[in-house]
Parts: sequence; C-alpha cells; structure tokens
Amino acid sequence: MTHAPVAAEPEESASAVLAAAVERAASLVEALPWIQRFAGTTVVLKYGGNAMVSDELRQAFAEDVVFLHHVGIRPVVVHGGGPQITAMLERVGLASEFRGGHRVTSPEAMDVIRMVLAGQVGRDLIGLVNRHGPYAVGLSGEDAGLLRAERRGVLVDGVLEDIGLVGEVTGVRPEPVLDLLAAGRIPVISTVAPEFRDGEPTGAVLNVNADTAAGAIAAALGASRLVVLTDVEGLYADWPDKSSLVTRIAAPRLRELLPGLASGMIPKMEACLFAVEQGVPGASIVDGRAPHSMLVELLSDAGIGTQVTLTEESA
Ligand SMILES: Nc1ncnc2c1ncn2[C@@H]1O[C@H](COP(=O)(O)OP(=O)(O)O)[C@@H](O)[C@H]1O
Ligand SMILES: CC(=O)N[C@@H](CCC(=O)OP(=O)(O)O)C(=O)O
Repeated sequence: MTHAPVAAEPEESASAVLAAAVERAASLVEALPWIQRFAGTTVVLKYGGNAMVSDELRQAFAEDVVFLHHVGIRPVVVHGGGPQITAMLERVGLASEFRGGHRVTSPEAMDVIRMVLAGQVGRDLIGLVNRHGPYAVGLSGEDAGLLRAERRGVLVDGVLEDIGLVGEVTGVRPEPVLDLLAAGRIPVISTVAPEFRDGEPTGAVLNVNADTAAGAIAAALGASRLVVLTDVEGLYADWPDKSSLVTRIAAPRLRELLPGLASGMIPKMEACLFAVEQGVPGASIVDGRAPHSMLVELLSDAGIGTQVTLTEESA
C-alpha cells in the first residue's frame, strides 16, 4: 500500500531539521583535530584509472583535493590511467598485454602512453580542479628532473623476462613539486620517467607503474600520508573473501602477506610499504568508487579502507 506524502507536524519537522543540522555540524567538528594534525603537511593522493569511472566521481575527487588545499593541507596528486591507456591503444590498433602486473611496452605503445597520461588523464584532472580556482599545474616525471627510472624486467616462473620500455623509479628530485607547493599550487603528476643507465640519461622515456611512483614521491616529499584510491574497499587478507577486509596493518605483517596477493594489489601494497618504511607515518588504500572517500579517510575518526603503518602502535 502506498501513502500520499503527509506534511509533518510543524514541531516534528523543526526538530528533524535541527537534528540533521546538528549531525552535519558534528562531522565538521570531528574533522577539526585531523585538519589541525595535517595542516601544513603534504599528502600524496594516488588516483587510479579504475577509480575514475564517472564524471561525478572525478568531480568529487577534485572537490576533495581543493578542500584539503583550502584547509591548509598540501595535496599532491599522482594519477594512473591504465584503462584509459588500454582504450586508446585499442583505438590505434595496438593490443595490451600485461606480465606480472606491468604493461608490456613497445616504443609505439610508449608514445600513446605518454600522450594519454600527460595529455588526457592528467589534463582532465587539472581542468576539474581548476574549475574551483587557479590551483592545479601538471607535471610529468620528465619535468625538471622529477623522476629517474631504470628499465626493469619481470620474473615469470623464476625467469627474468624483458617487457620493453617499463621502468622502476630509482630517484626522485622533489624540488619541482616543492616549488609549486610553495607557490600555493596543486601539483598533478603523470608518471612517465626518463630512462637512466649507469647514471646517465639514455634519451628514452619509460612507463612506470603509478602506484610505485606515488610511494617513491610520498617518501621523497616527507609526506604525512599516502592515500591510494582504487576500485576495491581496501586490502583483503583472503581475496576475494569479502569478510577478510583489513582495516589496519603493520609493515611486518604486510610483508608476510605480499607474496600471496594477486597482481593489481601488489604494486599498491608495495608502494604503501615503501612509503611507511621510508618515514611516511601512514599509507591507506581507499575505495575511489565511494564519493569523498579520501576526505573520510583523512579527516574523520573512523577512516575507511586499509591503513598501513610501520608498527602496530604507530599512526
Ligand atoms: N588481496 C586483494 N585485496 C583487494 N583487491 C585485490 C586483492 N588482490 C587482487 N585485488 C584486485 O586488485 C584490483 C586493484 O588493482 P588495479 O586494478 O590495478 O587498480 P588501479 O587501476 O586503481 O591501480 C582490485 O580491483 C582487485 O580486483
Ligand atoms: C608499467 C605499467 O603497467 N604502467 C601502467 C601506468 C598507468 C597506471 O599505473 O595506471 P593505474 O594506476 O590506473 O593502474 C600502465 O601502462 O597501465
């Protein structure tokens, strides 16, 4: 049976409005100690391609970034774009192949990857942030020596395989990011990186996993937090058993779990581990499909997702 809406008694509706207002105010007040804690510090936000699934979510991400900026926190965005790269490679007739979680990268594919990350995914995010004001500036790992990378292969059944122009970050020069932060800007970083061999640049550009790059950047910046936004609620100790979501984990236990993880989670958890072992006090995996999950993680008592710390006691 359906009922036609009945106007609430004036007294009842006034108290409902008041209760809702008090609840909203409570969320704001709850954020205060967290804002005080993180104000003046740098937080690195890794935005994965699988979390950028709708305009609404991308806009919510941009709002959160601008919110952090306006409460005195220094956000640095490191973005991925795996699915967007795959879609563009398909459009130009190039197939995608992954080995050990890394894209096999030919010189032709590398041209497309560089264009998609720096020219499309990064530009779109910069545009969304800058709807709120002149804040975001794009950087790639190639700019002002930000990243250095060396070619890496992958171990398949114990044998090291060549996967083309894929790199691992071997150095971060944080100055270009610090310059932008000092100028009150929000850096948005695409993770392609110049290749170095025996300490010298080769002139080639390498495709670098965005999680790994974000971990290295967070460590080099002395960030107070690394937050990785992805398309899953967090780390599951026993994937895909949904009852095994881990809310908090210390580095030694994570090290034990790493060899048993499936491919997408490995670079994320390695990046969190690297960051906390290099002095970042906390690194989190959150579900980027839930709007504003990053704000909830950073600025509320309960948090959301999985938080990695160096020890059981540290935060
Ligand atoms: N133990 C695990 N816990 C959570 N997710 C896992 C786990 N093992 C594998 N995954 C997979 O990893 C995926 C996230 O990695 P990926 O697809 O590379 O995301 P992104 O594009 O955000 O970098 C999840 O959607 C999930 O399917
Ligand atoms: C070497 C390697 O695999 N690089 C990734 C770079 C993009 C990325 O990491 O994007 P997500 O964060 O969205 O996964 C790729 O080509 O897909």
